[in-house]
Amino acid sequence: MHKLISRRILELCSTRSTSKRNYQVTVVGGASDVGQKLSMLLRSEPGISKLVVHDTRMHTPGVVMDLSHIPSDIPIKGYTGEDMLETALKGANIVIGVGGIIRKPGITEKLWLSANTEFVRILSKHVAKMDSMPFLGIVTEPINYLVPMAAEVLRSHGDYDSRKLFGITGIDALRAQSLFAAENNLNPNNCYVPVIGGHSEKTLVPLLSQSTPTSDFDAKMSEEFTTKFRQFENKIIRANRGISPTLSVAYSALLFTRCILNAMDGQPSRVHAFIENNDFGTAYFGGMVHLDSQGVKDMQIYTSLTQYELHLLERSLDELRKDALKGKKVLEFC
Ligand SMILES: NC(=O)C1=CN([C@@H]2O[C@H](COP(=O)(O)OP(=O)(O)OC[C@H]3O[C@@H](n4cnc5c(N)ncnc54)[C@H](O)[C@@H]3O)[C@@H](O)[C@H]2O)C=CC1
Ligand SMILES: O=C([O-])CC(=O)C(=O)O
Repeated sequence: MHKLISRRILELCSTRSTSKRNYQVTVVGGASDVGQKLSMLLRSEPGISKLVVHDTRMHTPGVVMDLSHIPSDIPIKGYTGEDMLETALKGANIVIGVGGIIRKPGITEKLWLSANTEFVRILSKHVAKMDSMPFLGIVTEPINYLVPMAAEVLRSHGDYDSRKLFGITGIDALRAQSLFAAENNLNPNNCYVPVIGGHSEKTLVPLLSQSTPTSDFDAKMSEEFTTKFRQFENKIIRANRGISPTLSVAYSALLFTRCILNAMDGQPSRVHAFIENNDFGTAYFGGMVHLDSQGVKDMQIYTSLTQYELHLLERSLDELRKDALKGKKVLEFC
C-alpha cells in the first residue's frame, strides 16, 4: 500500500497542473539566478493567469523583457525596487521568495545570513499586509530558521494562516531519488526515497526503509548513503566553485508551484516541504505534505523506521528545535 502511495506521490508532483481556473504567481527575487530559471519554467505553466517578477536589482526590466520574448499566453509583469513590492504582490495567489544572497566566494556567513534574513523579513511583512494570505513558498536559505522567522513576522503583522507557509525543500527528495537510482543502477523515474526532518546537513533524514523499490541496503550501506546524501549540498557548492546550485533548485520550486496549483483546484496533491508541525516535538518539520485547497492538510507519517533512522531523527529534532529558536530570536536584532 505504502509503495503505491509513494509512486502516486511522484506522479502527482510531476503532473502539470490541468487547472481551468487562473492564478497569479509572484516571484520575489525573480531576477536572481534561481528566480530567473524558475520564472522561465513558470512562463509556460498552465493554470497561471499572470506571472509577476519582482526584484530590487536594476536589471529586472531586462529579465522581464527577455522572458516576454518566450511566446506564451501568460501575461508577464515586472516590478523593480522595494517600494514596488506591495504592487507586485497585489492579487497573488502564490508567492515564491527566492531573493537574498547566494553563497559564493567572498560572501561571509554573517553577510549571507543577514541579507537572507532581511529579505525574508521584508517579504513576510508585505505578505502580512495583503488582503488575504497567499500560498507563500520560501526558497531562501537557511530554510530551517527563516521559515519559523517568517511565521513570527506574519503573525505579528497580520492574519497568519500556518497552512499556507512552506519552505520549498523538494530538492532533497529529488537528490535522494537520484542518488538511490544511481547506487542501485535503476531508472530514477521508478525510484522514491522519502526525506524527513529539515533542510541542512544535520537535519536531513532519508528513509531508506521506506524506499521504492524496496532497498536491500545493510546498515553500513545505509550509513554511507546517508552521509553521501547529506553532503550533496557542500559537494555541489564545491564543484560549482563555491556557488550554490540553481538549476535543480528552480526545478523543485516549479514542482512546488504545480502542486499548489493542483491543490487550489481541489485536485489531490502532495508536496515535499518544511512546514509548521508539532507532531514530532518540534515546531517545524519537513516531509511529504498532503494539501487541499486551503493548504496543508496533514503530513505523511511513516512507520517501521530502522534504529539508525530513529537515531538520525532524534538528532535532527534537537537541531530543528535550536533552528526554530534562532528564527524567533533573530527578529530581536532586526
Ligand atoms: N533552498 C535551497 O535549496 C537553495 C536556496 N538558495 C537560496 O536562493 C536564494 C537565491 O539564490 P540565487 O538566485 O543564486 O541568488 P542571487 O545572488 O543570484 O540573487 C539574489 C537576488 O535577491 C534579490 N533581492 C535581495 N533583496 C531583495 C528584496 N528585498 N526584494 C526583492 N529582491 C531582493 C537580489 O536583487 C538578487 O537578484 C539565496 O538566498 C539562496 O540562499 C539557493 C540554492 C539552494
Ligand atoms: O544553502 C545553499 O545555498 C544551497 C542549498 O540549500 C542546497 O544546495 O540545498
